[in-house]
Amino acid sequence: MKKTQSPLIIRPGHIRKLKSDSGARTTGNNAGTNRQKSNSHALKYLLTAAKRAVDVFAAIFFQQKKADSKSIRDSVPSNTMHYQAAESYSFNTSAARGIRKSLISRFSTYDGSPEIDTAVSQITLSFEEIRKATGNFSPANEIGEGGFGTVYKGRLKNGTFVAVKRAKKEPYDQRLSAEFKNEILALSKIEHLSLVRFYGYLEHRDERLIVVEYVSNGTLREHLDGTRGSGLETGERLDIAIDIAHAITYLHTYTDPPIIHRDIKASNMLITEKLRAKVADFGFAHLAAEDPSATHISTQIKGTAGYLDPEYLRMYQLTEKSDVYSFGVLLVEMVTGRHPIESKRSAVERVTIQWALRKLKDGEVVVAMDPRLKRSLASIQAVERVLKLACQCLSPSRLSRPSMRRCAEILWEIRRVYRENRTTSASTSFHSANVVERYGSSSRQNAFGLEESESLMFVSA
Ligand SMILES: Nc1ncnc2c1ncn2[C@@H]1O[C@H](COP(=O)(O)OP(=O)(O)OP(=O)(O)O)[C@@H](O)[C@H]1O
Repeated sequence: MKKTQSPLIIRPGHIRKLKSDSGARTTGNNAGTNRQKSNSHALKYLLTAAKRAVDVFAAIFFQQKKADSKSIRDSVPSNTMHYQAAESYSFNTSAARGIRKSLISRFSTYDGSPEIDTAVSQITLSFEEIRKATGNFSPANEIGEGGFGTVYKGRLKNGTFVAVKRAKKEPYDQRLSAEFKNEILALSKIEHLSLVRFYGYLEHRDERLIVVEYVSNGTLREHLDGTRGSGLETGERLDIAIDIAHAITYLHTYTDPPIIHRDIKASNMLITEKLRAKVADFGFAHLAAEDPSATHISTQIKGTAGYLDPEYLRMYQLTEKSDVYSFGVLLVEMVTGRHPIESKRSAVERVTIQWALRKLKDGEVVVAMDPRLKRSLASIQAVERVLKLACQCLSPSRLSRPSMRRCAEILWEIRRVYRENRTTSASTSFHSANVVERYGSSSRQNAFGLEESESLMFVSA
């Protein structure tokens, strides 16, 4: 007969019930001692229960942290914030403590405090429920495949769409297990509108699942490749770059301890229906050293070819500036539309950052610009300024690279000027269009890839 699973319900109510049950058994003169004994038994029980929760049973936590006043998130509307209003507790543990310990500290938060009833947002899911939500991990619900495993779209009983990352079943694969725990630990600490929200995790026998917010509009890479959407305009790309810069600033500055993402790349940037970005995939996230005076962490090389900080590659020393370097690569990718490594191109164009920055130096930004981008004075100037910022981020020495916060500030400024210039261009375009009418079709392109009308605008501006 098939054994039914009995998921451990990790709820404050459960903990309280266990304690009062044991207390009820004590009577008479020995009540105090017995109560102490019972309490110690209850505590032992709790610790065992917590241990089991991590190691054996399927338990999904839906957690929602209180709004963080330090959050620097932009006022971008989110499409999946169903649990935002509910109150709950955060893990709030240090990197040095393991997941198990963080779970125990989560329990102890409730120990004896009467206000635990307010923790209403915590929902427990069993493996069975996740199985149902994904249609038994049906291939029809597969939305992607990554180094960690397969990603499924799922719909919970309450209607919420989630992305379920199911680890490859490779027994005794320490690397994957470490990656899984790493991701959980990192995810449990974060809350930002531009970071994919962590809903919970499950570890049961050889199954390891991570449940996160489902982001419905594909990856940034897909949009740049034109396999999704109808092409991102300059303004939309600037919004996305700012979202990403905010999210990474949050990881570097406002989490405790700071988190270095280590895998900033276009395919890890998920896009919402409103064409805003959410940073995903914390499998490689490395929690920065707790010692605030430490300047770097010595670590194994991880990340994706084409985005890797050369200083990190050379010295094995990881700092927040490694993310800044990858962000520089990403900025170049966003304005050129090209992949970091274009293996089919000629040698001079193969490494996109080198090619694009050479174009910037030679005053040929317009040639480096993604052919899908509309050419105008405003967009060319914006792309030029983004490439200049990328150049700083890509500085060989990490000391010369700006912080992510500074990158965000520079991008805000670029976007502000772009919006202003765009308005000015719009008001002068009528004049330019009239001029073009006298000289021929406005769809002809000149040597710089500019439409004639736009080059006239460019010259006149
Ligand atoms: N939260 C999500 N919402 C919607 N789709 C997602 C989500 N997370 C991942 N995906 C989809 O699944 C794909 C695989 O994601 P995953 O994070 O596992 O791997 P990856 O980042 O593409 O690759 P790697 O793990 O090798 O870095 C993504 O490219 C994306 O299309």
